[in-house]
Amino acid sequence: MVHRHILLVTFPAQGHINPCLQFAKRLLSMGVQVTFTTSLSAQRRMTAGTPEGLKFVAFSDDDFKPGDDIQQYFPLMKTNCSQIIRDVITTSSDEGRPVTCVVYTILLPWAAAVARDCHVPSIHLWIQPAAVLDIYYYYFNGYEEDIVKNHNDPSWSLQLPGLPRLYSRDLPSLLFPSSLHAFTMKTIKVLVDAIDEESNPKALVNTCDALEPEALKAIQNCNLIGIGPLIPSAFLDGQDPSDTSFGGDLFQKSTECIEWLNSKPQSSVVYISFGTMIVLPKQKKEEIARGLLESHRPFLWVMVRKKESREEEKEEQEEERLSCMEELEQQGMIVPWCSQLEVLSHPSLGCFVTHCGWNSTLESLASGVPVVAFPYWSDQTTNAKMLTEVWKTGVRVRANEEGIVESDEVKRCIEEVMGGEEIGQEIRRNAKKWKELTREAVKEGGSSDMNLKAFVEEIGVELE
Ligand SMILES: O=c1ccn([C@@H]2O[C@H](COP(=O)(O)OP(=O)(O)O[C@H]3O[C@H](CO)[C@@H](O)[C@H](O)[C@H]3O)[C@@H](O)[C@H]2O)c(=O)[nH]1
Repeated sequence: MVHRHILLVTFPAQGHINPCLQFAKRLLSMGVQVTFTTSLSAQRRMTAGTPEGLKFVAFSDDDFKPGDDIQQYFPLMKTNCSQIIRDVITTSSDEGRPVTCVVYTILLPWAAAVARDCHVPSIHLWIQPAAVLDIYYYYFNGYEEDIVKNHNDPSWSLQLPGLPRLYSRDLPSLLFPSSLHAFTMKTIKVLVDAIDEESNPKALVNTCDALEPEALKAIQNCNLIGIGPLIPSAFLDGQDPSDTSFGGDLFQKSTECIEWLNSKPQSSVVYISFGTMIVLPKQKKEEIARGLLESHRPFLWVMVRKKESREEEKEEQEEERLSCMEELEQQGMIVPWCSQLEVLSHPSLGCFVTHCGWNSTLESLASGVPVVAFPYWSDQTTNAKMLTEVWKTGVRVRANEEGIVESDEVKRCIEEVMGGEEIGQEIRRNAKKWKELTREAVKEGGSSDMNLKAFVEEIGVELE
């Protein structure tokens, strides 16, 4: 009998957990046993029912308290998560259901060494576009000095293999020494070193051949395998209509927003979300709010809120209250969290003002929704470049000299995307095209479907 058991190791953030849960569900549907590892704090917060058949084993992060320096999280996670990987491998082997492959995601590159130590093969699941992995690869292979020297010059650009010409504003912000999160580049360096050192390096990527045909081949000798988009089936190929959510929401979602969308005309609503990590300063939110009011269009705005547990947090939130809140609530709806995929596939949706997190980017493409690209940090700047200049499903906001996107600019971009001019029509045509192409990739016989099946074939072992 051929036995397959994947241990999937994930950083505890929503944008990481979602694609990993979807990956796990696909594997389960193919008869693969899957054990899912993320942190205890994340596991406790998962509100919806988690996928059937999936075994969860959490590593403790109880010693990390809200407000602690995030840099302290990484060594703690490495120690506790490594131990869990070893424990799962040992226990599963004792039970006669051995782990046959460890799959690990971004920020956890040491998982490969732990697996190697336990004599189990491993593979990286890259949950951002192939283009971003390429950029990191070339940064550590000859381009670091050039990028660090020139990144403050907006007119400077570089041409990397397989990628469009990139200006400094298109590069992932983690490359710049001024980035608050530049320390995470250490984890990316480990990944890039592994690509350089291994004889036959490969990685699974949450993308598809149609979206990134060149970027998937841009690192010589490294096989990047597109297996995405990792999105619940009901919103993609439709083969499993009961698969309507990722199954691991860390926030309570509003359901009344769907009723509210039902009451709006077709393609009329602007949806705004900045994902789960960005906390926009009040001034930036005020500008967006005024841009929305001036556009006179109905909107649904996700503002992820902190828990109202402590008095000072309540006060903080009062201070954060926008000056035009009453007008906003008359024209649109503000919710703390929603089912984004349900919203994006709703007929009344007209455009998505997005921070261009990779999941939101893929979800916009798979839903055929045009975007106003409003990137903030990390890979989002590169994703915005791809959305607006390669796939051409939207326009990108321009900030003023202080880095603020003014209300007029917000309004201009929304009008360009939703209006009747030729540019808006072309954007909407392109969005439709990518909706078809991304769905094709995961259908039976599509490129991502075939790639995933080939990977599953490789990880089996014969059991008596
Ligand atoms: O109200 C909401 C808002 C978001 N989502 C979901 O939450 C996920 C958000 O993921 P993403 O769009 O990637 O944003 P972040 O949470 O900000 O993701 C982080 O992780 C991503 C993957 O590494 C990176 O691409 C981003 O830059 C990084 O900020 C998506 O699946 C959304 O559908 C909801 O379900 N409801």
